[in-house]
Amino acid sequence: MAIIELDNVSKVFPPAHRGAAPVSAVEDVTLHVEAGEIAGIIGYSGAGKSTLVRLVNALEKATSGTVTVDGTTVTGLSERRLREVRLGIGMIFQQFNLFSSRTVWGNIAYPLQIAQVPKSQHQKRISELLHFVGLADKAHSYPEQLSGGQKQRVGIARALATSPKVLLADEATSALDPETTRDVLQLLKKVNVELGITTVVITHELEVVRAIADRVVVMERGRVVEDGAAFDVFARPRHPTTKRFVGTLIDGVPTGATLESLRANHTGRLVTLSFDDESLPQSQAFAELISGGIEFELVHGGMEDIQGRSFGNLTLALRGEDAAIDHALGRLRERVAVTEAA
Ligand SMILES: Nc1ncnc2c1ncn2[C@@H]1O[C@H](COP(=O)(O)OP(=O)(O)OP(=O)(O)O)[C@@H](O)[C@H]1O
Repeated sequence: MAIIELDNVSKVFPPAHRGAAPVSAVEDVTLHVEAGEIAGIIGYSGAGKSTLVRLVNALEKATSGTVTVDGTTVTGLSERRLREVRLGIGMIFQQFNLFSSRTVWGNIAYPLQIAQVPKSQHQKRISELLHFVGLADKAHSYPEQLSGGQKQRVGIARALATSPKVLLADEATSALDPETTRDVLQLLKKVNVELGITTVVITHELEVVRAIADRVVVMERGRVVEDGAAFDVFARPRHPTTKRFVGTLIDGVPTGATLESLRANHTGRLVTLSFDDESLPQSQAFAELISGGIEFELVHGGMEDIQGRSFGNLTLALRGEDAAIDHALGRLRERVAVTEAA
């Protein structure tokens, strides 16, 4: 069941000044996020990702199309009703957006005050949240006394205070170092798995998506250009933009300077075998080469694991009789994708 539904949603911002063109930030996007999933929305700067999440929590009004969250169509709702809907949506930000004049406790109490949760319930709820995010000893610290990772943990606790069904994370780890990023992503995974909260992660870093997303949505110039299960998008990217993103993390079939350097450093025919969990296992592919009397050396590539499923591109330099190599490649082609460098 979809908990967030965008149907043919567009957002056009008026021209910044006279004579300027209107900005089409989101264009005809249809996207349904299933309850319980972590959807990663990735795109380069200006692709429309932030506008898209702002349409979900109705901080922006769609120019056309409909946005429905947990069964309530937010497009066209009064501000009073929108405030209620927003209580069911938690949000975390790149710059954390904590109140510097409030302690950690005070920051987490804020949404409870807004939601008019009786003060008698604050103590229990805030303690629970602080334990959940691993900051039980920081209740009385001020944001300036915390590291970036700790600040984001407070941001997450605050976003969870009113028990939302949906959590929106807009570049939530972009200001953090790689190790802290991993910790915060693990916490987001825990939020999803233990609390069952549907999570939408907006990022320009594929690493973030790879770490936690079940589903990957690629945006470019306001449009969704690719949308699929994380494994499929990583193992078989279709759109050029997706290929560019995936290529930054995962070795594909070598081209350009990489290919030139492989040629300069290795003799033999350069062949890339693309494995996934439905193809011939590597061991059998290598056995095929060995039984054909072909010598081989792994010169480029590697295997990846996405959600427990394995895939990757291995480039080999093959040496032996051409006829024997052709014969072996012919047999391999039946069960694994084979690309020979021209
Ligand atoms: N309030 C606004 N008024 C006018 N134009 C806007 C406004 N907000 C965003 N835009 C424009 O809409 C387009 C999409 O911006 P958006 O911030 O959604 O992209 P993004 O993918 O989140 O990029 P970034 O990561 O750089 O924020 C950009 O061209 C941006 O300049």
